Amino acid sequence: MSISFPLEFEKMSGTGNDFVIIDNRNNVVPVEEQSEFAGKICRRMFSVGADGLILIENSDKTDFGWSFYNADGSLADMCGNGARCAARFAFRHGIAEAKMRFATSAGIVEAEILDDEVVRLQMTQPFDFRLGLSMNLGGEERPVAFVNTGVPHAVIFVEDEEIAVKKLGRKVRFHELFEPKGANANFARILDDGRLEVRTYERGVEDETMACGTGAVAAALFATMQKGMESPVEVVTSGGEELTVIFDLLDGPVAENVFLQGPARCIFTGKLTAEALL
Ligand SMILES: N[C@@H](CCC[C@H](N)C(=O)O)C(=O)O
Repeated sequence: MSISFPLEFEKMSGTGNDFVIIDNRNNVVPVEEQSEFAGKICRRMFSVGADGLILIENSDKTDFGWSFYNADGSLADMCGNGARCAARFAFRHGIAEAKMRFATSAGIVEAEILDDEVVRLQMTQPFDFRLGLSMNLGGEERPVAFVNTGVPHAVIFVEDEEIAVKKLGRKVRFHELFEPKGANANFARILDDGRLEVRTYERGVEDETMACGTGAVAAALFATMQKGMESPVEVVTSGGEELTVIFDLLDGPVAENVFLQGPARCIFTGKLTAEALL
């Protein structure tokens, strides 16, 4: 690898979805090395460890651009929690003002730093709504809904508190219905206090993560369309933190003005050594 060390980075957490963030506007991690670098740096116990790598890039039309890599080194078009972390990083480092626009592979997103660590993100328009799907999960035929909220998401409503997210999630994530790209698998449960619990098995991490922003949005949309909930939907993540999803739902189905709001925290800053990539 041609990367020079030590290399400055930050570790951020968006409601428990954690990321390594690097300012790459000077091309410190060249594009041809990014995927392998992501896979190595995100490896828990052996390196920094994270659900994903975010590289902040230059952009002609917006405040900045980014490249987002999952922990396995695959590129993803969008990441709701990662985008909130990127916005806070950009604000703290003077790359953007409190209200900003940045370019992702899913389209341009807008973000606003509210107070302190809370970031509100305007998502790209959800598309490819698929209702009326079903699949056999654990011997039971269950209804499944699908939507792309920047990345593909399947949503399954459950009533049981204990659900084998890893086992069932894998089945959904690789199900033939979602070939060739697969889908993130979300298990959603309406709680007695009116909030929506969402647990997500993520593509590219290949495990349950502590939160998934685009998954929270997908589940909140279907909770409104199919389960009588209303915007704003308060989502409780696997890690126990809260995300708020705000949107206008129109017939079609079409969702407009979709916002994801919640904390994005800088956990630590550091310098990578070459040994972080072994
Ligand atoms: N955790 C993210 C989603 C990241 C991308 C996903 N793993 C995929 O490849 O589809 C979020 O907060 O939205």
